Amino acid sequence: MTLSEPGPSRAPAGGPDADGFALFLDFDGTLVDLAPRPQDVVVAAGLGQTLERLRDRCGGALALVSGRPIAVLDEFLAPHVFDAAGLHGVETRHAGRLLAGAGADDPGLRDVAERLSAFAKRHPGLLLEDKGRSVALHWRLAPELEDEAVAQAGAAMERLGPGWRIQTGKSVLEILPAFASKAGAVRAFLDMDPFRGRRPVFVGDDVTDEHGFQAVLELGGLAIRIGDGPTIAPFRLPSPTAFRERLTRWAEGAPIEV
Ligand SMILES: O=P(O)(O)OC[C@H]1O[C@H](O[C@H]2O[C@H](CO)[C@@H](O)[C@H](O)[C@H]2O)[C@H](O)[C@@H](O)[C@@H]1O
Repeated sequence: MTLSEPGPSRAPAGGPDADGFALFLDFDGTLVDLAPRPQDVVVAAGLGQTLERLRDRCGGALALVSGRPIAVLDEFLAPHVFDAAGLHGVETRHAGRLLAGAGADDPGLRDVAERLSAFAKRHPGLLLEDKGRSVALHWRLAPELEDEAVAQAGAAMERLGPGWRIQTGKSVLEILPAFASKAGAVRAFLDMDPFRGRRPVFVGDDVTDEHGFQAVLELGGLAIRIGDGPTIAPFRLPSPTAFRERLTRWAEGAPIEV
């Protein structure tokens, strides 16, 4: 594996059969390449099958941990279904059961969503992604509007109060419940079988994934950053393509190592 500096060429592994590992995988920028708009993402042929095989190798301990709603992950990966945390940890689905995240259409967030949607419509290139319990304002197609978008979101936050926070990301900011984080999602899975007692591995590409890295590193796990950018992850792969190749090898029986 291509490594970031510093780091050994091979981290301690739990054995060639992947016993002992629990895998936590980000979606955008990690499993799939980034695209101009959220709806433009393309799932590589065979990715769902590869993830299923890898999940089997890990005794079922594989979860997606994403900023997307779980329902959207399901659409992209259909017919394959995985344990998942959505909306940066607002939602969790384990063994087919939604543990958190149902309902709760907050009137304050609805008001903010309407205002930011109207703002985005006045500025071609901005895009408001309304995810129900969070909203994301994207400027990938109009990078010159970043400052204005940030200012608008800041003003919106004043209407919402302390139960909410802003999560920044790649050409995007999101307003979501303050309690949610990928670290919390990882810890919640590790409290449940078959994740419990396993060594966690978190793979991600963005600022929100740093919370997941922190959680697994505190537990003696592995953190792998996809792409460039500052990170606390000791290991790095250059692209989602490189990671998908690695996933295929892991699924075929190669040791889970970095
Ligand atoms: O935690 P993730 O699974 O990585 O999700 C984070 C956000 O990803 C999506 O936005 C990003 O990907 C888009 C498609 O490639 C891209 O156009 C955008 O610029 C990126 O920020 C998604 O739209 C968000 O809802 C996720 O929170």
